[in-house]
Amino acid sequence: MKEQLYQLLKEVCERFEFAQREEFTASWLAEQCAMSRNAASQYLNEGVEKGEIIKVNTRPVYFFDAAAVFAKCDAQLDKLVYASFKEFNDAMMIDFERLIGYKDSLRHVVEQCKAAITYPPNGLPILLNGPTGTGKSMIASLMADYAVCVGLMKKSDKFIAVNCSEYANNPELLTANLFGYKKGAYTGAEKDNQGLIQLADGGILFLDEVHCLKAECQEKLFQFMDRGVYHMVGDNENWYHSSCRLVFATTESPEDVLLKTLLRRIPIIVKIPSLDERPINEKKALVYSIFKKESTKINCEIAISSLTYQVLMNNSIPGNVGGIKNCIQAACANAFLNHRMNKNVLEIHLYDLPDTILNLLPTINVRLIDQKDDTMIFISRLNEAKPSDSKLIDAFAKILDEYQKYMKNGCSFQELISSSLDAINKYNDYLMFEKRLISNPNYDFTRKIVDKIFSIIMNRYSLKVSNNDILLISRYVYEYSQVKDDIRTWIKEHAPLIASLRELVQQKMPRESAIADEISENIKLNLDIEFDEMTQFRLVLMVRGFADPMKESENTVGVILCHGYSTASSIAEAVNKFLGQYIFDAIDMQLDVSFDKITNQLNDYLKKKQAFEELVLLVDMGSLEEIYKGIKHNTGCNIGIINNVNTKLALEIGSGIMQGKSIESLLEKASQENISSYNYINNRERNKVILSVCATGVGAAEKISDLLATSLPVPIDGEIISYDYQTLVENGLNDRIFDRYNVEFIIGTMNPKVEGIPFIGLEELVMNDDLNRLRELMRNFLTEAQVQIFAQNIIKNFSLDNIVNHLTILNAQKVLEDVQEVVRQLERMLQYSLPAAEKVGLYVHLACLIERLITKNEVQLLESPDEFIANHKEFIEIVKESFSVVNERYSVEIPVAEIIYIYNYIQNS
Ligand SMILES: Nc1ncnc2c1ncn2[C@@H]1O[C@H](COP(=O)(O)OP(=O)(O)OP(=O)(O)O)[C@@H](O)[C@H]1O
Repeated sequence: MKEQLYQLLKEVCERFEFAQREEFTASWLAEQCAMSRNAASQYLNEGVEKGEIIKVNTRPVYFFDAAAVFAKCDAQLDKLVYASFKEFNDAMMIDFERLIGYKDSLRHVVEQCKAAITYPPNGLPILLNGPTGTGKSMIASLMADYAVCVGLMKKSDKFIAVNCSEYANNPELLTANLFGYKKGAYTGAEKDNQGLIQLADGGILFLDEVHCLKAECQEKLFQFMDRGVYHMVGDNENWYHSSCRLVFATTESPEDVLLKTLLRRIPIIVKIPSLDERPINEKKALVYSIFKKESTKINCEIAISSLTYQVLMNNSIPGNVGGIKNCIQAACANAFLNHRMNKNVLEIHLYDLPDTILNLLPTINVRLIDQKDDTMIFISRLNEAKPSDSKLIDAFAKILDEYQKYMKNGCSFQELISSSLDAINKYNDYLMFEKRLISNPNYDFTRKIVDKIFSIIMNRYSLKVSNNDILLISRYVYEYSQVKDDIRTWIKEHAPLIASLRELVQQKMPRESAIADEISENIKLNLDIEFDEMTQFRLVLMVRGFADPMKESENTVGVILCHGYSTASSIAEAVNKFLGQYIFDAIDMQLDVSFDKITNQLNDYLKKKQAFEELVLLVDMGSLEEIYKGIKHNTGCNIGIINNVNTKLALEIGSGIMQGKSIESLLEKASQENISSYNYINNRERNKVILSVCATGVGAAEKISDLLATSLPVPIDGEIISYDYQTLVENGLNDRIFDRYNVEFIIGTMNPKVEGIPFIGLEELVMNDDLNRLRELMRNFLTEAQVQIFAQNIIKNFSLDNIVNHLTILNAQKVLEDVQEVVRQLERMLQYSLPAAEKVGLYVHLACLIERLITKNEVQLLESPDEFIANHKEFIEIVKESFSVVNERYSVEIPVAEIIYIYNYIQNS
């Protein structure tokens, strides 16, 4: 009786969705099995206790067969009794939640998939790209579940997966299967046959291993992607329509294996990380989940030897998630077949692993193996919370130890600083080299904000911070946000000691402490992370590193040269102190010194310097011409000399140097305002460069540089340099970059308007609508044919997400959503659908536009807009209405000049 009841429950579970249906109640089941409701209820509850049946404790109570639930929704539930259906549904994880890592390493992947599937009216084509076994097929099928869940697809709409590699030798068959064929289309085609594109109408067609798709088939696919219609094989007259969404996948690098024409039509390309690139906790969760499923399948506990577990965790198992899953399933099957069961626990040992893995062992250097300690671990233990990261606490503890030593006069302040730096550097090494880099939008966002904060603050104090530093700090901030609670507890325990260390540091390094405070205030403001006092100390040490004399890191050497035993030194000291930075060295000369001796002294000094590009010499008197001639170190470096130096003049020049101004223009201005004359000798050969800029920071500018560099078809005779936008705006042509290089043109998201230097906007480049202009700008680097390839490569390499993510200080995801909303509205109101590639161009343009409007940098009109306003009233209204979401959110209004731009863009598309 009991068995019959269980069997029936299993069958109904396999037949129906798990909803509130009477088939799942004790009364219905009892009636079918001709038993009393009480008995059925008792048996069902026994099943719950044995872990075989799930119970939803509502009125009436519902029961489900646990194995059927696991099989059907590929989920694993941590408990079997639920208070409500909502709780049960949440636990079943209906769509992307089933992906382990969906909140972490796959968070961005999931967001991209959701965006692609929801994009109206029929989603955007999307390409999933990642090594074998990383979950591409699973993600594609979850996209379908998600679409059903949010009401974009009906339950009856199909998800159809086609593996193109299976048709590698018969491309015609794939074409016929995809598009359908008419009777007689080829030998054997005995009747009309609908294609998979038709069958997937309203649903999703998933083309796996799409790189195996032959060119003929791709042609037909383009037609379909562009217009939503296609011809069946054997019928070139009638058009057929399908509104299926397209999802592609490939394990290969898309740029290398897919036709560019296909890539152009896929606006969203998603990179799926390999298992080795994901955080170790995710691997742990995956291993646990796979074992848990096996345990449910065989209905018994599983215990795994610690050695086997180490092998699984510490080695790179080929085939990523799929590979590790196969490996675990094979190990369970081996153990099961060999009846390795101990008190209803299936024991897995190293020798149960498949040979393919065991064969790898000697070559893959298994660490952590202690044969004697091969204890068995119950798999439920694998799910336990991880211990917090204590490495940072170790570093802080080391610093406090040193501080205690300092207090007891056991070491000097300098020694305290240097051992603190050692401890911090050790932690930095751990962060950068040992801890896996988790690339996810949270981290990317943190990095963007940190970049911005440091750009502003470092600019203000004229400190130099390298990209590596930014990367390190971003990692630190990100990791810190994960462990801050543990740190706080530790800090509390050591509060008095830490407070006195802070006092000491503030007293000894007031400037660095103030800058560090400013950094942490901004981090708090923008990232909502409050640093503790030890981290504050860490920042002070870091700022101290940035404050190294500029002359060492910069390419300009400043020297003050005066008669008198300390005239030069006094001026230099006063100016350096005043500017808060070491700008000038001083050479003091005896009053009656000969000219030769002066130049000898100067040359001796220059000999000791590292390579530099520019020398600024401030002298009290003497012939500029003769001093220049006396300098031996003059090959390849520009030399500026000005006389009649005094503190005011040195201060003017020093602060100009700090602001990155051109030395020649500085000297010219100073000579006009003082009774000085100057000489500037240009010895350096100036290389040609392209400058990339972005108002939101150098990080975004570097993304643009990367895009250009990777798109160049041949190496060019010149450099692409990422440069600070604000400095360019402030200095214009007087910026030092123009002394050092021949700047051919500037590319960026906003025009810094440097007189005489052409500018091209990023969106113009990506939209690629004016090849002539690009040709003109690149004329000194590329031939006409090469420019064409360059332009195509830019489109190919451009990733919307990547760039927009660096564009604005605003939340890029939000900006993208708003931009999509604007375009959606525009298309709806204009009753016009933009082609996919053009749409991407418009997205970038609008993202840049929002940034422009916020920073009040809108485009200027060359002609009066009156005629346009008179002739396009309706269009202007439509654009304004489409922009209402942007107007509200960012409190900006779209000006006519921008509307004209959008008009022309849509006209051209
Ligand atoms: N993040 C994940 N969470 C849970 N299971 C996963 C995850 N990623 C992959 N899997 C599981 O790993 C196995 C392999 O995944 P899948 O077949 O989707 O990979 P794939 O990238 O399509 O592989 P291939 O390129 O070889 O076709 C599947 O059983 C899938 O359910």
